[in-house]
Amino acid sequence: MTEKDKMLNGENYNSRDSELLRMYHKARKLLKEYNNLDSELTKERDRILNHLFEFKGKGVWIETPFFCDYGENISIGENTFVNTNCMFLDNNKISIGKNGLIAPYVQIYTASHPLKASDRIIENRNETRYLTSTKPVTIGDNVWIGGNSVIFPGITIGNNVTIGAGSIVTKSIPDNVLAYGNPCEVKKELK
Ligand SMILES: CC(=O)SCCNC(=O)CCNC(=O)[C@H](O)C(C)(C)COP(=O)(O)OP(=O)(O)OC[C@H]1O[C@@H](n2cnc3c(N)ncnc32)[C@H](O)[C@@H]1OP(=O)(O)O
Repeated sequence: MTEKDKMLNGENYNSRDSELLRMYHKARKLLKEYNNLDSELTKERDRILNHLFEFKGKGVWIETPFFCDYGENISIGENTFVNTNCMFLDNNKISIGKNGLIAPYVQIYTASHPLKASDRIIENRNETRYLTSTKPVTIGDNVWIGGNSVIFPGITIGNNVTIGAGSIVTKSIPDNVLAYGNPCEVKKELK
């Protein structure tokens, strides 16, 4: 099993593996190009995002600067808008549905590390490295995520959800609700 397979399977893996580093550098090049493009160059922006992401629906707009680890684990449904300075750490799949609104500085994390330093840090004669494991993040259709929110590994957010600004989403959120806070909790149903 490759380190990439382990990464996508949620097992501990070495993020400095050569295949993963190649993916990382490819994404860095595409992001550098994307983040420096003039906003009216829409065809060029689409070309880069189609190359970067696993899937991008029609009408997706990603403000710059945008940051991600690999890009190839990200799917974004049609008409979803991602505002400036978002960070999607796609060490596992990040799937966002259609008609989403993602406010500035939203961070979506799929990666985590062992809690105990002695489990986290692997030292040998040649190098010191860290163990990482991942879980996917799934966000439904018609979801608005307020600015500065952080979505944790393994979270599912349902359809037609609003997440208030500054939320730390540590547990999954069902369909049709308003939720906010640290930790993020359901405040009311939106029927
Ligand atoms: C795609 C884009 O770029 S969007 C642009 C970026 N904009 C944003 O990120 C704004 C996000 N909006 C919010 O967070 C809003 O507060 C919402 C949508 C969650 C709620 O709005 P409203 O329903 O109008 O809530 P309202 O202002 O009446 O507040 C109700 C209560 O919840 C509290 N509250 C509201 N939002 C939050 C929040 N994000 N975190 C903590 N508490 C909150 C209020 O302080 C208030 O408390 P009180 O009853 O003790 O006085």
